[in-house]
Amino acid sequence: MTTVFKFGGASIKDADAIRNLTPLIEAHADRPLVVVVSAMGKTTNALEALLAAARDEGRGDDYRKRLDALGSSHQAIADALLGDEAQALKERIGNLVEALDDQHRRHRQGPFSRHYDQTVCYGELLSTTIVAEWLNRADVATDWLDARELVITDDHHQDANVDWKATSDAIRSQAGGSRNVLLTQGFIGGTAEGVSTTLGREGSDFSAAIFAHCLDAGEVVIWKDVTGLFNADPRRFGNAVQLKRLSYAETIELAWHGAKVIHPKTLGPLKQKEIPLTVRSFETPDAPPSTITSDTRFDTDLPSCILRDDQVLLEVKPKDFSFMDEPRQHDILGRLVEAGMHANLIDGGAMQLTLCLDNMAERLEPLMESLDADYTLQRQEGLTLLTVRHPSGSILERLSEGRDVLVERRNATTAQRLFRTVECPETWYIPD
Ligand SMILES: Nc1ncnc2c1ncn2[C@@H]1O[C@H](COP(=O)(O)OP(=O)(O)O)[C@@H](O)[C@H]1O
Ligand SMILES: N[C@@H](CC(=O)OP(=O)(O)O)C(=O)O
Repeated sequence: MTTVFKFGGASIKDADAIRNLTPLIEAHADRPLVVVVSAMGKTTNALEALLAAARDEGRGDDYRKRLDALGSSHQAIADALLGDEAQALKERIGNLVEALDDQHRRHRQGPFSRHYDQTVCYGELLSTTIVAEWLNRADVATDWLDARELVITDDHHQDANVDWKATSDAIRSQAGGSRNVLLTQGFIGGTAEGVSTTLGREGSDFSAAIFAHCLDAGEVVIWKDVTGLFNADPRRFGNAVQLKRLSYAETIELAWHGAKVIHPKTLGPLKQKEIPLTVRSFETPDAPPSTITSDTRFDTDLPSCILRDDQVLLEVKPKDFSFMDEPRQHDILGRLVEAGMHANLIDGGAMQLTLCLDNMAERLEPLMESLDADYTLQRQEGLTLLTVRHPSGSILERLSEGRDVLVERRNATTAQRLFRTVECPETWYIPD
């Protein structure tokens, strides 16, 4: 049975990191193995900044500097990995950077989302070119596959929808049979016409699930810089506890509310085929991981805490003092969907609808403009959304004590408070 590995940006951030993942792959190289890889480190952020510069005619120098920096940082990794034998790989990196430049020339006047996908996909194309070359030099026979020909999607750029039938056919025909490790890109796909698409930021986990689903894999392993899934981000909460066994359903709740460790879309395709998901550390691979299956017996009532920063609160009111009835809610949420935005919290009253949104300027501004024509809007920025799953006692109150709380929502299993970020501490502690 096939195993699917996923390595994110942190696990391939430099030459040492790439060297370190070789034994992890080697240990599984005797059986069918698909390895899904993201862009190196923060390359996708760098590509987004490059895109902004490319679309601004006045920033030609800045664009050129960023493009050169992208090429040289990847070539430096090739040098560090292959030394005197890096020339051919460096040429391929140079060709990819030239192709990226060409894509910018072709798309900079066109629609933003399409331009985004034609260019940001180069982060994964670059990283997988380097990692595949390194593995082959390290005697791990590896085939490089272009995910844009395998993960077939519609043309809903930046958040493309998978055509499961076409994807399954493509993956099964290209991935079956080879005894080599199959290495491909996360996050990216392509339309049936061959136009590049992306699956949404941090979507490489989802890519791993797509490959696993289509190949009826036996297991997906997501290699992270943490030993597994915790009941809060262990980098922010001093007393976070690892959850060793968890159900798909509970994991979806945590991911959907913003636990960054797993993309929420990952769980559905795995649940459908009952494929277990393991989250392991690439730094300490022998540490006990977290395993996610259908089994709900191990889901605990231990409170889990999730923080979402950089939130915007949007209060939408009818201009004519009328009710915020269902047709109006339908209209507002429809515009939200059109803008490609997701509400992290929705609350309402007789004459208002309150939305808590991620502060994504390129989507938020068009949404505001559209709503402003028909509604009265109030907007507040610089907010943090705290979500607590299984809130026991007064945990929500204690975590947000002394803060200026703007909205609160609660149901049987989940409680949320939105408050001003300025008052947030460096390290949080989950109260007993
Ligand atoms: N509940 C959680 N459990 C574990 N890690 C979490 C959790 N919430 C947030 N994180 C953060 O997720 C990070 C790993 O995810 P991410 O950086 O997206 O990995 P990658 O880019 O390698 O896919 C960890 O470094 C950790 O800070
Ligand atoms: N490189 C893409 C996709 C991704 O999932 O990355 P990572 O696995 O490093 O979170 C992004 O940064 O959004």
